[in-house]
Amino acid sequence: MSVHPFNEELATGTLSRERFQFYLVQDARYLVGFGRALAAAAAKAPEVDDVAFLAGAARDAIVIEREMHESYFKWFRLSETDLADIETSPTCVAYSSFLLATAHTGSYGELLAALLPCFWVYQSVGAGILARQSPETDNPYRPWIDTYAGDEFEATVRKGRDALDRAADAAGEATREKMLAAFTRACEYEWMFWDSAYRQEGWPTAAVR
Ligand SMILES: Cc1ncc(CO)c(N)n1
Repeated sequence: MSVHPFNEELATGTLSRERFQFYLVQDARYLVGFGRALAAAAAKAPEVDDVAFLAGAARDAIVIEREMHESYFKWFRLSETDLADIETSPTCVAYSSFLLATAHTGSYGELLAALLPCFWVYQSVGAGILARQSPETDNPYRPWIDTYAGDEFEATVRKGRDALDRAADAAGEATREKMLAAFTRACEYEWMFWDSAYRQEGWPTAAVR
């Protein structure tokens, strides 16, 4: 993940504004589905502490989305019309739909397994990038890096991993296999999400509509 050109260039601050902008718009849309899937996980959680943790994470995902929009407007000086012109990418639709489908049809364990990479991958990539920053570098993507490399986000990852381990302990072999498949698929979507932003992925059918 961290060797993808998107993240290599994010680390050095050389990532083009167009690519980052495309990523932010897609991510703001993704986070709505992510927040809904987290709220569904909260509803399914057998232990009340996990209900509180997952509902809090759902709220944070939506609040972050809003903050992201605000800073996005300020930073890139884009209007609502400019934003509306950017179509939600096939990968963004696929990843969000996968989370919502798992929320609808999957068990609690399977859903947690689909959601954990969203936290873990970002924390791991963010921390890796932060470690490579030199103090004198003026990286315009520093606010993004600091969000995911921070202690608060690390604590969220730890709680999520703990909840997943408990769900796996309580699950039978068949559920555990489904959990592994959901976890792996979400990791693939994480990679694809960066890759699609780097390519500024559109719909191949756009030209024939
Ligand atoms: C695609 C994606 N995955 C994970 C996160 C972290 O919440 C995010 N903001 N976007």
